[in-house]
Amino acid sequence: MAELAIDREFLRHYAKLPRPVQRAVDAAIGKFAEHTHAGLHLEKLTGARDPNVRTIRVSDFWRGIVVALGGTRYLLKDVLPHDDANAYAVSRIFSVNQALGILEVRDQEGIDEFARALPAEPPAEGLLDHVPNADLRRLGVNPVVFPLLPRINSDEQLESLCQLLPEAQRTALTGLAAGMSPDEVMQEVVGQILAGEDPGEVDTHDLAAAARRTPDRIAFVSGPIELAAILARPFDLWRTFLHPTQRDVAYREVYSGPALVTGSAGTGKTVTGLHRAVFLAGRLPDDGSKVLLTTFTRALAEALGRQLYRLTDKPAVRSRIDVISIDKLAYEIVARDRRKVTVADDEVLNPLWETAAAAGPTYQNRAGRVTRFSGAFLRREWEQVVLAQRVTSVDAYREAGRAGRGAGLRAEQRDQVWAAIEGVAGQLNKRGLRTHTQLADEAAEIVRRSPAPYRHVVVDEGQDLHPAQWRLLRALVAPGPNDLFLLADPYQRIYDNQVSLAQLGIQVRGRTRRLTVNYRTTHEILDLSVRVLNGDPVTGLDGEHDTLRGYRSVTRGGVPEVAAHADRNLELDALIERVGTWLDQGVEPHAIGIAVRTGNLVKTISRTLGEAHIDVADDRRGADGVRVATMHRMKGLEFQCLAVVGLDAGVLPAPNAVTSAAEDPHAHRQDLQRERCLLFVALTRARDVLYLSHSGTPSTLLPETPK
Ligand SMILES: Nc1ncnc2c1ncn2[C@@H]1O[C@H](COP(=O)(O)OP(=O)(O)OP(=O)(O)O)[C@@H](O)[C@H]1O
Repeated sequence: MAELAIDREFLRHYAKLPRPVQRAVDAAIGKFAEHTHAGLHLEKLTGARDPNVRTIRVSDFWRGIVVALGGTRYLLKDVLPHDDANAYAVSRIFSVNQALGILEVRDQEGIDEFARALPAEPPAEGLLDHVPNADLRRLGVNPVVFPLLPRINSDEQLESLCQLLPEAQRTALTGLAAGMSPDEVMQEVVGQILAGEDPGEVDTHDLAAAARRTPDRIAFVSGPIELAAILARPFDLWRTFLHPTQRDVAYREVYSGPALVTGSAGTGKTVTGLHRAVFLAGRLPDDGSKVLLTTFTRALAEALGRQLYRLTDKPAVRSRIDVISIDKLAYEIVARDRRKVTVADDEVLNPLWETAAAAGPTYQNRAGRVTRFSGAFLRREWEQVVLAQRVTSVDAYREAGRAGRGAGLRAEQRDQVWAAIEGVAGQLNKRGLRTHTQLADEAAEIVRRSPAPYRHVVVDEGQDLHPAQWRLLRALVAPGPNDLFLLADPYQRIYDNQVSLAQLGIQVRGRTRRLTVNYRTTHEILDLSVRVLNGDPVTGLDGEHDTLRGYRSVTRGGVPEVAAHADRNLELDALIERVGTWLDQGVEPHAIGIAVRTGNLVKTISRTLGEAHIDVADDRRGADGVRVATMHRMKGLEFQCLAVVGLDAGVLPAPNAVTSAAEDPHAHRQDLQRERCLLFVALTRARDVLYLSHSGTPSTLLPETPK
């Protein structure tokens, strides 16, 4: 069988093809890959500038671009409409960058045309006259462009040339033109393109070796099974690739202690974390030690497990990574220790807190009225102050810090609040019930009694973890090199937990890295999403203000549509029509998501879709289909087409999730910010298409969209 490598461009275009065309591509590749004389199926085009570039017929309208890498090794470069494919195949030349050793492609036809369009007479002063050819060569600029450079004297001309060249050469030439020294450019190119790896001696004739040195764009497929698995879920294909910055972060040999990777939505934190887990597991000594890969919820942990499965096919590596949500892990540790554990869910907890509030403490609000503390307030006080700081007595509670909890409490109020909290905690205890936070606390205590069970711990979605969960994570791995690898985005904090890692004994100073390129969402969708966050600074887990500086998308697409409707029925009709159109266009049902603010709307929409004979995903029944979920449950997921609906004034911000400004202006601001983050999380789940709608007055959190 032919040995196949897949290029990122191929995957990107393949993922967007209608399903029947995808099937035709699968068939063409399958036949080609299995054939012992693979070359027979490939067509060389007359006039092609590069003899290694071939095309393969997919259908009357589509052709694949294949590059012969030597022997029976081939690169699936792209799949394009027939005419575009032919134009591509005759114009491009693949070569090995003599300095970096990576496989590159340039538009040679474009370069020839560019050369013809330049004025015949060289200008008095060229833009790059100050750079000797030896330096250009050292930076990997291909000698074919050397004769053109003295004839370029404007940024526009250089820009036109650069568009025809591979990324590394573009970076080098634009850096030099901007006045950087060759050494500075070298650092940038090596840092960005190679992530600091030295290719050593480069054989510029060995295309296959060069392809293997280009892991951010090209992946070799181990065999037909892996190929079929990749093509079956084109939506997930990107996970195989890392940008050099991500690679640098994920494959660093040693972090001397806990490392924190931040980056806003879609910057590849999860992917980077997965690669790190695989990297660490692959280097474990043969003594039964393990890596823990954990995240916020069970659904996210399951998604991580599936991605891990796709990332590595080595059973020895897979079996040494435990993938489990932090709640489940805490539960299992406690259950192993004392067998019977019953978790208190909201159905049990909410009435307890409401009863405690109804009988409980009062305070005078800013308008001078005497008001009761709400059940939600008491519950948060318990979780955010009492459990967070492990407060166990009224004396300790009187002294406890309440930073971030809004207006202060007087001494007698603290005593009353404590009495209410103690009452609820006592009832839970009597009934043998535990919350997940309590279980995390207890699990940390249990783990501390024995040697730490993990060699390395990788944590995704860290921004929403509770201090008790952090204490558990700290206890699960002995302090030392490569102990904790943490991934978090403070802009996606959608629960109440405000944590300072340093205060929990997790020092990340000097070991934080930020990812800035969003690979999921188009520029247009990202622009709208970022405008939802009103620019207020947020504090990260390291206690520093986070920033969105440099946060950007690499793809372009359509402008998100916002549809206004007179009432909910009309809004739902329009939604059904929209989802139907996506399905007709060949979008897979599981690649369509619908996010809403409330559980009730989830039910209504699921029912309405069912009535329209559209399958809805149901994890409990294991049913595949369109995913309808609350914005909270959308965290960590992504969809090719996403609808975020029910964005009405009375629904978002959710009235019961926001403290009134009269009660506590500080808490009010915090709550509003959380609702903004929630909408941000929801919108950034979209890859290509985002559709928004509301009935009646739109939510105040919805930014204006360009007409
Ligand atoms: N270097 C890359 N090249 C192309 N696609 C990438 C790259 N890195 C990540 N992606 C893709 O971008 C999308 C987002 O990645 P990922 O889920 O890891 O981001 P994230 O930072 O964890 O996002 P979020 O915080 O929003 O959940 C995924 O589809 C992923 O496969």
